[in-house]
Amino acid sequence: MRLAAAGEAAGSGWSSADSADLTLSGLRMSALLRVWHLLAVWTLLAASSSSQWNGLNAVDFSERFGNALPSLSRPANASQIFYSIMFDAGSTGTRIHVYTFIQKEPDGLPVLDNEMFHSMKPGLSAFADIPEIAGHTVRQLLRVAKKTVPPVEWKRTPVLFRATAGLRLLPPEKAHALLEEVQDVFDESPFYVPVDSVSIMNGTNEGILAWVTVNFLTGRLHRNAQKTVGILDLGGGSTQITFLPKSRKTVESAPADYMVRFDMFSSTYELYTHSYLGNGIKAARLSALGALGSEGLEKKVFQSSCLPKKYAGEFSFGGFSYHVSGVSDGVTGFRACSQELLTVVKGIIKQPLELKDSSTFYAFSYYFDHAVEAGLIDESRGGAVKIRDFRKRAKEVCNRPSERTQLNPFLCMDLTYIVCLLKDGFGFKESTVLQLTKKVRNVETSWALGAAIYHFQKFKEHVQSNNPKHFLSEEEFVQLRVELANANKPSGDDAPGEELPPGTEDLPDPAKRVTEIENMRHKVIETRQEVFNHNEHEVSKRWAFEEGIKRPYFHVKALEKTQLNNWREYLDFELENGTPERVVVLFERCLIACALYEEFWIKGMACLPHKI
Ligand SMILES: O=c1ccn([C@@H]2O[C@H](COP(=O)(O)OP(=O)(O)O)[C@@H](O)[C@H]2O)c(=O)[nH]1
Repeated sequence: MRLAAAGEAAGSGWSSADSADLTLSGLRMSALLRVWHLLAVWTLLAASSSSQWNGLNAVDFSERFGNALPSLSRPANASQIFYSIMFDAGSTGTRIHVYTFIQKEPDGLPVLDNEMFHSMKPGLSAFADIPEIAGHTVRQLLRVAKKTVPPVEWKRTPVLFRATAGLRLLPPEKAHALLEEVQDVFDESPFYVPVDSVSIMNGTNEGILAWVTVNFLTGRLHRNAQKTVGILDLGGGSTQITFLPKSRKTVESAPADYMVRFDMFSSTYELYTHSYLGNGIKAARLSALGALGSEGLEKKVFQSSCLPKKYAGEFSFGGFSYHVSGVSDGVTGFRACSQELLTVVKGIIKQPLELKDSSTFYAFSYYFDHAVEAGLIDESRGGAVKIRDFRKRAKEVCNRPSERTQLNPFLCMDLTYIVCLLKDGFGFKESTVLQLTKKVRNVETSWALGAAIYHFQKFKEHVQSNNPKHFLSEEEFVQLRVELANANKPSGDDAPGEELPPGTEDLPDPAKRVTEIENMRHKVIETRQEVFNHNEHEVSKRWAFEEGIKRPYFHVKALEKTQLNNWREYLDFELENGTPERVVVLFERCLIACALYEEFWIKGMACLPHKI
């Protein structure tokens, strides 16, 4: 379905399109395993296609993850390990994710074996005037990939780079210089570098794909699922809000470019989504300090009533350093600080009509980090926090400076900004509960997974709109031709040998050529769909067990009886139905959560004597 989508609130000059297709149809799987599966399928698909990915016409999912299609040179039935590398270049840091998957059988359930994650600070925009350093950062991070991916796999492992607000905020020529530097580093790397592998991601896509990630991971995108949840993402440079409005009034009153319609898992969603560039938490600090766009920074000191009266220090963002201080003879505290921060949200952040009702929102990135810092949630577990909890804590921190304030003099300002953004900006009620989370089922909540899911659907469209020669390797093309020719062979007429296709050149008869292309497309999609359906089926059998796991990490506190029962039943199910690999993985997971329960160790030793 064609989407009408928005660009950034301010100047996403790098977005190459402003409408998109995002269609994932007819697929039901559970969240975690779906993730594993989809990421693996992504890599599986990648491993079986060549690098051409033309014909994308859409929202600017022209991030074109579909370009990540290296060619395959392995026997189809061999046990395979695949890798894929994703760079997330944010305004406050650059991160690399290296995913490792195991695909035992071509139609079996692939398993995410490992995610290697590494990050470096500051973000690349800090090197706007020295792009070589940006190249150096990426080169350093690529070392992680080189250590993780065995050399023999390098040339078929795709490497992708997507930048967010940090580069969106730069003048285009500076951002372009950074991208070129990254491209050079990629080109000289031993990995597979698809076309368009380096680009700036459109803010709207960032919001939508993060929404896809969270709803996917929490099992809300399949048919008959519970209602979806909204997402709130607070980066350094930009902030995103995405949710599915329940009321028609919300849709009708929203600015047209804030609404995006798309199909996924046989459902059509009409999402409210927007990315506010310049309203990330670091950019908001600059606005509140009146430092945005200032020149002659070395001679200026920016004051704020959000900072402790006697504080004087420096703050860096986007490659600039700012001298800042408290107002030694002025008013401080929450009320005064709020007045400063309200100017950053009032008249800029729009209020969707229905947020005053009870909608569930997952909040992550700096919402999460600052809630941890303020002592509102535990870092390993996250948790539910009301808007009024943020307000209460912000008041305490601003009005009664403590040790915490000494450690981070900006805590008052940051918490107050969060309160202003949520309450006065988006218009949430004081009683609204946010689910603060960094990972869902051990998978990072960010746009990256949504992008991988999206890729799967785009694969189908790509196959439909391109000649098979452009998405199959020469070897695969010839092999598929032989298969199809043999399947369609008329009995007896042709001389032996003549029915074999001659190779990769086109068939002389145009009618036959068209039929062959259609058959090939059908076959390619069918093969993947079979894998997908099979995995979906396997996953659906396990979904209830996965839902039942409430505490996947170790804790000295006793586990509830229902939790222990769930682990027992899940293990029994997997022992009876699963592959040896799945059994091992499940025991490993179980023994983390149930480390204090000897029955699981004994069971593990009985079932897997040489693994435990
Ligand atoms: O994989 C990731 C990527 C980002 N973040 C968090 O997101 C925030 C910053 O996002 P970013 O620098 O990407 O800001 P943006 O460029 O989106 O404004 C910080 O709290 C990070 O810890 C995270 O938790 N996991």
